[in-house]
Amino acid sequence: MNDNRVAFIGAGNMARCVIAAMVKAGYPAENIMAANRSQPKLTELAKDYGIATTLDNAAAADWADVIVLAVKPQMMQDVCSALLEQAPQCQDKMFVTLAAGLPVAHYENWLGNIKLVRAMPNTPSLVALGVTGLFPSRCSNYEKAFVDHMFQGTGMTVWLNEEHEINHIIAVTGSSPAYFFYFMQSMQQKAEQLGFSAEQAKAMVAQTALGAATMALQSDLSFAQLRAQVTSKGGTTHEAVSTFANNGLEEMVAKAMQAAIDRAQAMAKSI
Ligand SMILES: NC(=O)C1=CN([C@@H]2O[C@H](COP(=O)(O)OP(=O)(O)OC[C@H]3O[C@@H](n4cnc5c(N)ncnc54)[C@H](O)[C@@H]3O)[C@@H](O)[C@H]2O)C=CC1
Ligand SMILES: O=C(O)[C@@H]1CCC=N1
Repeated sequence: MNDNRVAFIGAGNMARCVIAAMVKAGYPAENIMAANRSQPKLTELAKDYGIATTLDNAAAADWADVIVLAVKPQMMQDVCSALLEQAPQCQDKMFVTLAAGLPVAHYENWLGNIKLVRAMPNTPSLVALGVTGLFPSRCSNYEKAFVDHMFQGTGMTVWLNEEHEINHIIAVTGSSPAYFFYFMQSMQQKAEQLGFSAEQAKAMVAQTALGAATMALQSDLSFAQLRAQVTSKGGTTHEAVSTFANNGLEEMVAKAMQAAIDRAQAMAKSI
């Protein structure tokens, strides 16, 4: 499977995370290419992962067996239209798109009835602890197996049966690293107000988050049960957690996740 040539169109944050995951998992760097409209990110990728790079999207598409569309959703139509014009044979190749919010029907309007997987990875893929949601359209079992193989190094893959579930994955895993970073940022701010240095505060908060996540992954206990283990009756944790609860944490989280889903649905209509 490592024989397929994979070209990334767009070499930003997410392309970098997936390329890193692929190379670290043993995918040959000589079979990966990244195209971008400007040079600096390409230079970094070539230096860090030994992959080929180009400023020419059509040349990358011509070279590839599998084309990964990794530009922002707002750029996608222009990028697809230019590919069809400058590399028309790309229509017969396998496509993977990382973009949020754009349904398969949009790509079919822009590129024809292509073989496509909508993939929704997240940035912890960079350290092989990501989650990638995958939804296939017009793909053979081999093509699905290849895409699964491609994303294995990102961490966990989750295949979806219904396209709308991609928007749910965005809320649960695609966007959610930012929720945890925001929570940790808030904790760091308070720790600094308490007198810890920025460096110490960041390290302590991140280590605690890592420890809590590792415990949850290794335990059969629910999140609520693990929380109860920390919470002594009449103690400090109870006061802190009650403060979150009394200020509507659960409702706020549900609202925020729904807002991510609503935005993905609105993007489909606006592009
Ligand atoms: N950042 C994240 O956590 C996630 C992002 N995504 C999706 O991944 C896609 C990329 O997002 P990011 O990497 O965060 O954005 P980004 O802005 O970091 O990367 C996009 C790259 O595309 C390049 N680009 C723009 N127009 C181009 C063109 N015409 N030809 C070639 N390259 C072009 C830009 O120079 C930039 O390097 C988006 O569609 C987003 O919805 C999906 C999951 C998670
Ligand atoms: O914020 C966004 O739209 C992208 C999709 C999921 C994470 N980042």
